Amino acid sequence: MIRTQALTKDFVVSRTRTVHAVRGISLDVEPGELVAVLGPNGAGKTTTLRMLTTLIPPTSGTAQVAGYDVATRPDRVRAAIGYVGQGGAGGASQLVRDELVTQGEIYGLDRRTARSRAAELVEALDLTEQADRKIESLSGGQKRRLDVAVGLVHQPSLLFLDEPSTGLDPHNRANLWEHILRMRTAAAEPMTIVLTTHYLDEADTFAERVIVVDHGQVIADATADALKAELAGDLVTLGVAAKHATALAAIAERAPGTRSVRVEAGAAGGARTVEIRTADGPGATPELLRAADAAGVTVSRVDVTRPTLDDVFLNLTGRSLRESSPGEPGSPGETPRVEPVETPVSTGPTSGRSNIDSTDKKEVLA
Ligand SMILES: Nc1ncnc2c1ncn2[C@@H]1O[C@H](COP(=O)(O)OP(=O)(O)OP(=O)(O)O)[C@@H](O)[C@H]1O
Repeated sequence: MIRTQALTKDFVVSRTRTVHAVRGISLDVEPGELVAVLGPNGAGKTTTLRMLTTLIPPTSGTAQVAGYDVATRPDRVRAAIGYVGQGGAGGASQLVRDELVTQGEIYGLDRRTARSRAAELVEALDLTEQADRKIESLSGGQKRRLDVAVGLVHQPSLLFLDEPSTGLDPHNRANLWEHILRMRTAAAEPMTIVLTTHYLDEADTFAERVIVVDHGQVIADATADALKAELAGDLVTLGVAAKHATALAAIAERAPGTRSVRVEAGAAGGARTVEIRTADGPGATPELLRAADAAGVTVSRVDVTRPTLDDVFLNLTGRSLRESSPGEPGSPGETPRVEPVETPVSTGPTSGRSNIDSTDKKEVLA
């Protein structure tokens, strides 16, 4: 469904400054996959999505989306995909239902079909009560559901979602996901979904595959479970008296599956904790305790935690993704954000609400 080869994007900001936003991304996404692209602020996620949705041209490399080259057949790509950008439906005085009908017509549906599709989407995305209200009166969660409805108006086989749930409270996030997942399987062939998110739990729970991007490059690409098992491992924390910490650390070093061992000061004076990264925490712990017992080492506390995707990122980069969550600028992964210097390529059917304003609509409809 998506195949990119060494895709790059440079933004020339001034005569002396070029931002290398994407530095050679090659990836394949198969039909029906639900893929999350994770990375800190400024990693190049949105820029990649904007290239794949034909909103900006790549600097070099190639990308095939839904069977068409983004550079040579952007019209075909746009007809096949849905795109829900970050901007959202802010301030529009259009009624919800009218907006869906207009978007349907932009995609070439006749008025009657556009109306019936709008009615379907209003119901499917739980917007019945809001259908005849102005968009500007909707709550954040309702607006995001409308954004998704707009992205789906022409029944695309591939949907791009750029940070769909950013800014929503946990209840609204869960609700939006419920709708996305329902819409995904509503079609005869499961829709392919590629999304960017800052929410690690979201990527972990819903995505079948996680692509980790940093500094414009893919640094890991696998299922969340595989990433966690291969790149982080479980954390076994054992409490022990200070005099036994070295002996326990040595036992842990020798245990099968151990990847690293660290001795830290414990909560109580004189106590230590031995932190063991291991492939299989629950499996390794009984043997560790037996070996400790046999060596006369008393373990006072045992804790086993499964890794998170943040542990994966930390392992890969030495930085935490959590430090660069939305609303926390100045994170280690952030590169200076500058005003856009490039106008998106010409308009045409694309369902990104944030990328198609009323002027664009008129041009498309004309
Ligand atoms: N139009 C532009 N002109 C100049 N630089 C840009 C432009 N768009 C993006 N950049 C820069 O390219 C880099 C990648 O930005 P991008 O928006 O793709 O990151 P991101 O991973 O989506 O970040 P976030 O999670 O904050 O949305 C950043 O340094 C950004 O400032």
